[in-house]
Amino acid sequence: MAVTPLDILHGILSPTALILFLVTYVAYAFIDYAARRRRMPPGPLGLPWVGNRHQVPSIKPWRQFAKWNRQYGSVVSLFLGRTPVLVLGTAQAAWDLLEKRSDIYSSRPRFIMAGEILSDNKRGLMMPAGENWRKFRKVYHSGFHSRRADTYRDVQSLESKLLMYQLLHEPKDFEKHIQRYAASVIVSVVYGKRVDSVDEWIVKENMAAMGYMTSLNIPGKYIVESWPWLLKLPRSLQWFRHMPERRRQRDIKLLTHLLQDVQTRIETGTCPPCLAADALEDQEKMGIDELQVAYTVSSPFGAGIETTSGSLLVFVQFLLVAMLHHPDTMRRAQAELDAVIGQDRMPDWADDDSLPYVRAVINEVMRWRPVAALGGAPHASTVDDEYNGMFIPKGTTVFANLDGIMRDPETFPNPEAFLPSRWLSGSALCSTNPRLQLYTFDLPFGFGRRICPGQHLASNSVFINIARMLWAFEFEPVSKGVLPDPWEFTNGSNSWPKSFECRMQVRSERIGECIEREWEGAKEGLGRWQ
Ligand code: HEM
Repeated sequence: MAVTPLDILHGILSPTALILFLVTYVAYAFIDYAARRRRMPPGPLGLPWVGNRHQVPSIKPWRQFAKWNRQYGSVVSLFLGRTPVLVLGTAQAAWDLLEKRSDIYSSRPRFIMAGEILSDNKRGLMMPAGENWRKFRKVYHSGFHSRRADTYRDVQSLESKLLMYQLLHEPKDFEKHIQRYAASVIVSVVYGKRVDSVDEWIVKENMAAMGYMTSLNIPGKYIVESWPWLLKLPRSLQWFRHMPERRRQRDIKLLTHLLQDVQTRIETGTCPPCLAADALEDQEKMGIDELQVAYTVSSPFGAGIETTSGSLLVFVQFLLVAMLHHPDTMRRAQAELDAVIGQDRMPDWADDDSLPYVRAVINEVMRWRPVAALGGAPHASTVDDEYNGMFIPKGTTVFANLDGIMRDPETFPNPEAFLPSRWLSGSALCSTNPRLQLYTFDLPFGFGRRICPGQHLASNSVFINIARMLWAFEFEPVSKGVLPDPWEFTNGSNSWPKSFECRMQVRSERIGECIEREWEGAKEGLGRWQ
């Protein structure tokens, strides 16, 4: 009897054939997954297609990452969908890959929704390595390299005097005042204009734009991140585009308006030196158009406000918790400040080298709870590589898990304890590594060519305010024995203490008078940034 096409179709669709096909497909997927995993660094076993996605918590994933580093070693691999991922759990592994091999580990993974669709690849933090990103870094290097950052010390000190005055009179609102400080410094150094409150529209609008951007970056939220082929559909069928593209128009309006305002003030001679003014001046030489300048200079809204205020809030929490376990921390820092500064002037920039214990407290705050817990943003590799006999494929997403790196007991013995003395030479806990000394510690700012370009500006803010707060105030819990939970931190990719209470009391009448005096003297200077 002749076999008709219908018979063949029947055969193909028969339950036995379908089961056979499914079994073969699943077996192939497992074999393919095992083959991809085999030569890569060790890590938790996942599943074909999804990889380890189901094992990575969407909230504070750095804690699970650190557990895997303890279990499998300093370099752990996993898969998010089909994307290979590395988690680096020690400073040495991060230096080896992200710094010594920075020519191949300095890109970023694809951010389809936030980077490509919303921002048209114009936001530097998410830009892949390449010509545009190099131009972005150039703007930041000339705007915030070490000596240039020091030219902003004046406005940072004036804003800090206002912060001390506010803490003296409204200590309960310390979180709000610290956030205001961080926002005003950023708006000043970027657009040459300060703000009195985080409620001013320039801060609110920019933070709203950042908030929307972060809401697009939630793993698993948008199917196109896993299935980029959806971008090949006709535009009108790409339903996920419509909202972010509308939002992009709003961002462009905001950012170009801010840049044009700077241009107008430059023309009338009323704009103090700032990043936007520098970038406008160099625009032609660098070959970047006005819209790219507008996007480039706006990065500190996402990268510099929460990180700076978050680090200062970690400091306050740190002191409260230290009171219970290491009550000598605050006293020792204050004894050093009293000996070097006295009570009739505030600590200033020139005092940094004379305050080693205060510097040690700062380093320990930044180590104990790094605000950029997952290393800020992941790096991505651009070619196949091998490390200690392990294969790392091109296109691997690399997390330098700062939260785990700072708690690596080989690098930081007794890592859970906050021991500023570990930073003092002569202490048994002090590392011999030249990168981990009192004045060289830069791990909180990331690695290699992607290292935070605002690190000098940020370090200056952190130093001046922590030194002055320690000099001026006693920090106590609001009721005896009631301490903030040192693990209660916000969930975003930058993580800082959830709202908590603290009693700040001025240490003496003389110090109180000095704060009032300094603030009176600062008003005129701040007026120039209004
Ligand atoms: C205490 C405060 C700060 C901390 C802890 C911090 C930390 C970081 C970290 C960990 C990264 C990622 C580095 C990497 O990929 O390896 C980063 C990137 C970045 N930071 Fe900061 N940062 C702070 C303040 C600032 C400030 C004040 C600015 C701007 C004035 C700034 C601008 C940037 C920019 C633009 C990037 C992206 C660089 C790139 O992708 O090439 N940051 N920061």
